[in-house]
Amino acid sequence: MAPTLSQKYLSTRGAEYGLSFEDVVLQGLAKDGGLFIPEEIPSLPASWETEWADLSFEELAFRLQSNFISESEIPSDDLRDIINRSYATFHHPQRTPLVDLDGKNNLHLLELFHGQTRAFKDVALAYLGNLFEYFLVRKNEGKTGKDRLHLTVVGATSGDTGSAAISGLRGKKDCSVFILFPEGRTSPIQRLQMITVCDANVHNLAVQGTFDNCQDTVKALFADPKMNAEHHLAAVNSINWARILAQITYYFYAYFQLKKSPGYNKEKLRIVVPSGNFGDILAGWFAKQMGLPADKLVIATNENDILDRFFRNDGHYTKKALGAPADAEDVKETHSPAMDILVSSNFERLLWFLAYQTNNGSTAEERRGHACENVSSWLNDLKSKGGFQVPSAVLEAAKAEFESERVSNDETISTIRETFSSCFPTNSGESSPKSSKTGGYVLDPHTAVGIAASRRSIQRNPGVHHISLSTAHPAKFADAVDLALGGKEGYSFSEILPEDFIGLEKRETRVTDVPAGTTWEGIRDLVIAEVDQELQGQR
Ligand SMILES: Cc1ncc(COP(=O)(O)O)c(C=O)c1O
Ligand SMILES: N[C@@H](CCOP(=O)(O)O)C(=O)O
Repeated sequence: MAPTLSQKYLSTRGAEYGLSFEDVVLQGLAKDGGLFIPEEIPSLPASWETEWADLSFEELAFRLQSNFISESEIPSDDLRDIINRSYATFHHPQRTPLVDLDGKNNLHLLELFHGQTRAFKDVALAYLGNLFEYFLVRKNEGKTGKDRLHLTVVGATSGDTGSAAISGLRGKKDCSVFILFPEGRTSPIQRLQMITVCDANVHNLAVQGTFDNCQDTVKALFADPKMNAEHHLAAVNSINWARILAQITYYFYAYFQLKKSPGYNKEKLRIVVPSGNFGDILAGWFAKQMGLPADKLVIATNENDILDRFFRNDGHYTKKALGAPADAEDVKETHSPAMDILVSSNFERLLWFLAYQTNNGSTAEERRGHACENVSSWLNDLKSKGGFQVPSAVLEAAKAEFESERVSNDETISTIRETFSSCFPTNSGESSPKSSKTGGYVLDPHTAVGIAASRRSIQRNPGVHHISLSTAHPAKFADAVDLALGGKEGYSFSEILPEDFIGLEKRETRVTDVPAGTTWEGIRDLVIAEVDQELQGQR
């Protein structure tokens, strides 16, 4: 009997349809260059607010994911086991605790940095590593040698995805992982977190260029049918649907924590998300579509502000700011380097749904077809002309759900400073980055972008609860934090340094320097050569 699928998945550009969860997790990117999306966004059982209120993070993840993964694809006990193992290594019993930052129940910080590599990426990548392993074990049962499926996982990172993916996949059987990072554009600790992992299946490639160059190379590799067929590429970036799915959990978990907090007043809720590739906030949008009662999602960008410009420029999505000189620098280096991204991959998924919701068409299938056509033509224009304009209905639909804020480099630093001097949360745990002398809270620069945006939003909406996502531990970004807090009464960097970061610089490292000017084909050949070498070492 054919398995019943609780969800079918399709490509945003229309060439692939009817795929299972396993298909889309293993394939990563659609063959037409589109991103996989579920055909339907499930709504939750009517009693979810009461029935789920006291669930553990893991059980909540299970309930949510069961709407997207059928029992016939992953039996419940197995899915629970995958989820439980993924979060067992977290450094906080609540996994993603909510901290009352301003003591007034107005500004809450959702600490997402208690995973293995101290960034929000661990929530999804610890899980994705275990999912890959689960599918591989099942597919390879009873097979030997060349009959076994071997995945070549390729990912691009501006610093955090890389180490979280490596942590999730190191030492896993039948799977090699290649991480492309822009040399000199990650923080020193982020770089060390990646290159000090010397497991045979981990390959770090230091690229001369930007994160976008790395992301383009990854997409080019996926677009190469021969490479795909022979080396079975898989994705760890948020182009992989499982990344988005896993992140939905903490939006609901945060809401339940907020409801239990002393000053909760049923006023509206806004969620503020420091954004780059748009994966994290897209998970929030899915949560909202499923029924999370959030009033608005606020996109917080740094000076790489393509998303903010989309809202300010009436639905123009352009790589360069309007009126910028042709030779204007593409991506700016900021104090929040993990968000130094020119083009936000996941925006494509949102645009698809907005086009689908606003398109005319007598049947869902017809509207789906139109949405795929729209998205394909917009993304073609982005490639060939550097941008595109969406119709006003799509823009209005986006504005109904989102607001955006752009935060400058200076404001990022001043926000870290002000927060340290004025925020002394009392409900934060042992592992929160605080001064033992003053109790002042230390923000990482990405989180600071979110807090600066939250403060503006609070001014416009006083009394509305704000949950601001804290996406990384400040110790990952020593330079920015020291710049903001160096010399401040009660501040000591060593005090906030997690134990696992101590002595990283003394460890053995392994990294391949990719010479400047290497094309994506050059990187492809390098990947093939390193996989061959790795597999020979196993024989
Ligand atoms: C610390 C940190 N904050 C925020 C972001 C932005 O998240 P997203 O790319 O999902 O928008 C990233 C990178 O993705 C990050 O590493
Ligand atoms: N900020 C990211 C960039 C990659 O984004 P992803 O969420 O699509 O993996 C990073 O730290 O690498």
